[in-house]
Amino acid sequence: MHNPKSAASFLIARAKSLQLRHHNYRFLTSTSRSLLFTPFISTRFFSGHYNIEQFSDDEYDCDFENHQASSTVANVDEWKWKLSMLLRNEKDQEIVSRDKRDRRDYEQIANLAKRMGLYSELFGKVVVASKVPLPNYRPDLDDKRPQREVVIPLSLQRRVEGLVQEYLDRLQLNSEKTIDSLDNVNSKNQVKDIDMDENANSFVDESVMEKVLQKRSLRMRNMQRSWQESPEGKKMLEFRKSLPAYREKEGLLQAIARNQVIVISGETGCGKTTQLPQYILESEIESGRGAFCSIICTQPRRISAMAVSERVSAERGESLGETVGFKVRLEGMRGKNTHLLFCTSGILLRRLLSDRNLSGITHVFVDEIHERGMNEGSSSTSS
Ligand SMILES: Nc1ncnc2c1ncn2[C@@H]1O[C@H](COP(=O)(O)OP(=O)(O)OP(=O)(O)O)[C@@H](O)[C@H]1O
Repeated sequence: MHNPKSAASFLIARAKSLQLRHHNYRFLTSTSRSLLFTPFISTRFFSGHYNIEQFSDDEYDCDFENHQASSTVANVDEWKWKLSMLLRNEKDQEIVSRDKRDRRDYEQIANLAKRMGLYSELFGKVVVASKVPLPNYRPDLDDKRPQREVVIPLSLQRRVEGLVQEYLDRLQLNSEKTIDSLDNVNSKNQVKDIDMDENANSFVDESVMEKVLQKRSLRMRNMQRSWQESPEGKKMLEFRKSLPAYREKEGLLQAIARNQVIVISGETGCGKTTQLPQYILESEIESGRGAFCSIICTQPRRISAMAVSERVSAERGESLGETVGFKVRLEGMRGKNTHLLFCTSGILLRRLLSDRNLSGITHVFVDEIHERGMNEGSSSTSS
């Protein structure tokens, strides 16, 4: 009844079962040995050393005896080499493999990694060996989970950065104040030196404020540069450079630096309103004084104050109310970090009534002065 073919196939199957039994036998016998190895493995594992020279081939060979029937010695050998390279390589932190046979051999790879002081994990179909402990789940290796790239607008990113930094600055300011007040409480001559303490306090406050402003200025510079270097920023800069005002930029900045009052005239649409105040703001930020400057630019109408501030914010890659804001009667958008404010001339006039010196303001632009409304006339004579 036996044909030679089926006999041959039977023989092969038999040989396989023999082989299996052989492995099982060796596996069973080596179980007790693996117990003996346990302390050795632990010390290697927890010692944190990645000294591959400490592992002789014998040790690996010995471990290979524990493999299941499906293991491929060549594959594990390859992993031995890969893990050694990982240990040698200072830059790489992990090896990621999606190879099917690696999954099949995972237990051996994990064993090998552990003995070499490495960590390993099987994430679905992916084998990872790493120098650092691995989490239970890795979203980046989850093939079932759709990978979506979330692009945060640069303006939003900057706003978040700005808010976080402002919060940190305030924390620092508060902690320094607390230390200062504690020092005062501990002082033995508290009553006697009360006036001196007050002076010291205001001095400390000023110097702390100075530090905060310096920090903020650096941050403003970094943000400005990152916008100017971004593709959108470069595109915007190209447009701005095409305006006639750009050719006069350096001359204008010099004239402003040398004179207290200057009159600028230019054709319609050359960039007087949107560019000139911005040149000053940019140059102050670039020279690290951004947080110390405060520019006001008046507009004859509410609508133009709002529209221009929005345009200038967009040219700077920001949301309205960040570095650039506006203020008109009953409405406004400006924040603590607003350093260029577009407002109606009426708003400036009202401010002049209560503060003739415009304290804190570094530059005033009175735009559309040729319209010479009542407000423009009054504010230009006052400032
Ligand atoms: N909201 C906007 N959107 C797109 N481009 C704008 C916007 N506002 C201004 N521009 C562009 O910027 C250029 C400069 O405008 P800006 O208002 O600064 O000129 P101006 O010299 O003040 O003009 P005017 O004398 O009429 O006030 C304009 O030519 C226009 O091309």
